[in-house]
Amino acid sequence: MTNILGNFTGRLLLVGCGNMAGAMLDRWLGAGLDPAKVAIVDPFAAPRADIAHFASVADWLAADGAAEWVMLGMKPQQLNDVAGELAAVAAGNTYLLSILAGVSLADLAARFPETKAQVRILPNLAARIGAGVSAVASLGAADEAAVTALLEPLGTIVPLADDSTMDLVTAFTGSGPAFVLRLIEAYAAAGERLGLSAEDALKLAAATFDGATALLAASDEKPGVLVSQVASKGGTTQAGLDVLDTDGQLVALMTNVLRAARDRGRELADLARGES
Ligand SMILES: NC(=O)C1=CN([C@@H]2O[C@H](COP(=O)(O)OP(=O)(O)OC[C@H]3O[C@@H](n4cnc5c(N)ncnc54)[C@H](O)[C@@H]3O)[C@@H](O)[C@H]2O)C=CC1
Ligand SMILES: O=C(O)[C@@H]1CCC=N1
Repeated sequence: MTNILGNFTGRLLLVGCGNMAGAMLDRWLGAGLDPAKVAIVDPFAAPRADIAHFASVADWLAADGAAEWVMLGMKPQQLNDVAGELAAVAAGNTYLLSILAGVSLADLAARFPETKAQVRILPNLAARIGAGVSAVASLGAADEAAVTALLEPLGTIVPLADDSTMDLVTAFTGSGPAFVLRLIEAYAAAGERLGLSAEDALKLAAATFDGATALLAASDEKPGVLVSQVASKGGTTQAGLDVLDTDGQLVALMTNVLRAARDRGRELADLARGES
């Protein structure tokens, strides 16, 4: 990994450092971020070597905590628990980053009106290996170069003009790895049901998904063209596709999956506002 964050200026406070924020932090440290510039507030996560750790924002403040960058990395439902104490911290010289599903830029601006900018980032867990996708939208005078430096070690960056589509993007790319992994599980389970050993089925399923996505990435063709290159007329693939393509059931299923995940984002925003 490059040393892109070796010269990162400013101190970073992570409020909540579980699966997602923890994966981001690992990448940032790997990209040269100085651990002495980082503090974590998390009442439950295990402390990390070399990083100051506090159970609450109040404890961090009592230890003279100060930060130019504050990232919300807990669950949206926990925003009410931390927002009061944080509002005083997230003031004039501070950039607010949020990875909270559902919580809009307008909500962040209402909660933290004094920050220089509110930046809504929607990463995904593949950031753990630098193969993630981060959608990003902001309000106010965001330091775009610094935000880009933070997002680059995570994988692909997709800037959005505003956050009006962020709930759908959250479902699409944020929840997406779970949906794709479930598809792989189902593929393996079907192989097992038809006679493969569990071990062979998972290995073959993972390699098949891997190869298919790599093929698409390396090709200028649309997926359908590659499908037709696999499916011989009257052959095995076409027999399977005839089932898969019946009545557009696969697209209908995926639409329902994404709609449910997208709409849950709106509910989470209500919970974060203390409205449900
Ligand atoms: N897991 C994922 O793939 C993605 C998660 N997100 C967002 O990331 C956020 C965190 O999700 P995960 O990492 O999956 O959850 P998680 O449960 O792994 O991490 C949440 C962390 O917040 C801590 N926490 C609980 N109460 C707290 C408090 N009062 N103050 C500070 N920290 C507190 C917990 O101890 C935990 O370590 C959520 O807002 C989610 O919407 C966004 C994109 C992808
Ligand atoms: O499941 C969730 O709510 C979070 C947001 C996207 C992925 N994980």
